[in-house]
Amino acid sequence: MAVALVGLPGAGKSAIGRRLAQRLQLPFVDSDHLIEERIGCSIRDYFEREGEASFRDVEQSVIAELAAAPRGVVATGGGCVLREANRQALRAGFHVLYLRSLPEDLFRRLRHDVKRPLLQVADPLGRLRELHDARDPLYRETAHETVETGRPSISVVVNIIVMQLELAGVVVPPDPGPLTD
Ligand SMILES: Nc1ncnc2c1ncn2[C@@H]1O[C@H](COP(=O)(O)OP(=O)(O)OP(=O)(O)O)[C@@H](O)[C@H]1O
Ligand SMILES: O=C(O)C1=C[C@@H](O)[C@@H](O)[C@H](O)C1
Ligand SMILES: [Mg+2]
Repeated sequence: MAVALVGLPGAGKSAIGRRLAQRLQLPFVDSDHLIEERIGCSIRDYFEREGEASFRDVEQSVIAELAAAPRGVVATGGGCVLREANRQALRAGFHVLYLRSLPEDLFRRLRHDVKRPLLQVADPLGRLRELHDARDPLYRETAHETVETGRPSISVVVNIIVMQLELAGVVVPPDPGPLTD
């Protein structure tokens, strides 16, 4: 069983993915971290030096490798759905969940963040609104299910995901053992 998380920056792919993997006792992989290992610097520095198109090429090769041997819980980069090849590879290899938060909730979370290159602009909330409008259909197209992550806490979201995965038959609940009463 392999689960991939897609969604906008700050939707919780990394934070929720790590907790979900612990809960399901599965390995956790963050594709942004794999990319940083490969490029040997931070994504922010790479964006500045090489540009976004070059970053997207590295991202596509990492997604292709992960989807060729799907396992565990994978947190993807927020922009990976921009390429059709990534959308298809993720959907074919993983049970994909769209972690959906509204731009206003993301802005509240990320307003002091300096690591996300696409948000280092004069009007980050406006930028998040643009990203939401452009990408919401792509996340929906890629994902098998959507989970709202704007308001509930991380632990509530993890509980909801585990329930959804059990209902969808993607994870099997633990054996309750012999009944005693
Ligand atoms: N449901 C939530 N409730 C409260 N805080 C959250 C929630 N989800 C994420 N956060 C917090 O918001 C911040 C951003 O989350 P996270 O890094 O997991 O986003 P991401 O989706 O991985 O973003 P990116 O695409 O940029 O990697 C973190 O500090 C995280 O702890
Ligand atoms: O939303 C995006 O396009 C990005 C999100 C991050 O996860 C990183 O993959 C990178 O900063 C680009
Ligand atoms: Mg992340």
